[in-house]
Amino acid sequence: MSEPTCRPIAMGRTLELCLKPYLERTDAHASAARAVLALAEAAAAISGLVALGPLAGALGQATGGANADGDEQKQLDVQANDAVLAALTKTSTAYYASEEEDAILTLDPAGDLAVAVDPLDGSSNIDANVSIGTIFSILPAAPEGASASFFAPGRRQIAAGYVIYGPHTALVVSLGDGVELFVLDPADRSFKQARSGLAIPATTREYAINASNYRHWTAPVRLFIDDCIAGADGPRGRDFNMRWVASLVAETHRIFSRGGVFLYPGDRRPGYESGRLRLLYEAAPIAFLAEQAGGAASDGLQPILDKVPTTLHERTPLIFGSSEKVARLVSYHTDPAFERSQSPLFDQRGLFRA
Ligand SMILES: O=P(O)(O)OC[C@H]1O[C@](O)(COP(=O)(O)O)[C@@H](O)[C@@H]1O
Ligand SMILES: [Mg+2]
Ligand SMILES: [Mg+2]
Repeated sequence: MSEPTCRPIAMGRTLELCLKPYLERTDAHASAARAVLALAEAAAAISGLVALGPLAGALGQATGGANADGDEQKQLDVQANDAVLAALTKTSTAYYASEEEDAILTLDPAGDLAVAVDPLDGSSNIDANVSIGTIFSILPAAPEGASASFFAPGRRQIAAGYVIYGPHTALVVSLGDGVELFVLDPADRSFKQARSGLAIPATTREYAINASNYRHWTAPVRLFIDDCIAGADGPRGRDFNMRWVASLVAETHRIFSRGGVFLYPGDRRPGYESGRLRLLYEAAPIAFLAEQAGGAASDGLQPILDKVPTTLHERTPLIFGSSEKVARLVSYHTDPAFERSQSPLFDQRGLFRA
């Protein structure tokens, strides 16, 4: 597998220094850069809690409440949301949308940004000491108000990123000119640049999906995974590897490190017709980063960044990563010839073979 290509960088420059060209602008990019700094500050605080684990309290314990999507809220979900909200209050964020808030909050009515956040991604992994994260999407505040700001195509994002709380804490961010990687230096709790111009290799032999849902999948997804599992003995004629962490940030970080394709498709379980991931604060920011890194993101039929949410916590099927694999999966979903592959002459399909 080829190494991601990176532009040479001056190692260790602080996040603030790297954002300077944006901070000096006079448009919404300057506000977005300030919001990224604020989010990084919140992330450093969350990282401190995560590092303490059980010493910081029962972080993975249910609060007894549920978020608007019906997920049980964990202590850390709530604490992370509080930290992010407090940090954004000091920026020119007009509107705040969060997985952990039922409705949009208005912070600074004169602000020029709308920020959507998954404060704690991968909540089921909190107690397991497995990587978890924070995902954010920064949009311009629309003159029409809060709903119009968020119910817009993901392509309108000014910036997007995520923080992964893993063996080290890393921030991966884009303000629309490539993807940068920063690592939290525990010595001074500041994020320092580690890589620039992250690129997702165009092809891969690694896929990520929760295979326990196999029986619920639709035919195109089954076909793709069947072919991967058949490996060298199947129509693809080569072996594939599988990973599933159950933290979107961790899968994303791996894909940025060495390529891969991630799938959380819609399936036949009640409530999972559009999968599990939320368009506004999970799929859209990850899609923005993926495209910025030369990868792709689709719901199987259309690019994620072309989709317009109509509700705050709307779900979407998500396929993203190496562009060739995403294109292949889209063709499985959209090519009429696929229908033929459902016939008893199934093994004669040649169209989808590598
Ligand atoms: O448990 P499942 O169905 O495999 O779902 C795992 C997915 O759910 C998520 O945990 C959803 O995010 P939250 O933890 O923010 O609700 C993703 O990070 C992950 O990809
Ligand atoms: Mg999440
Ligand atoms: Mg979450």
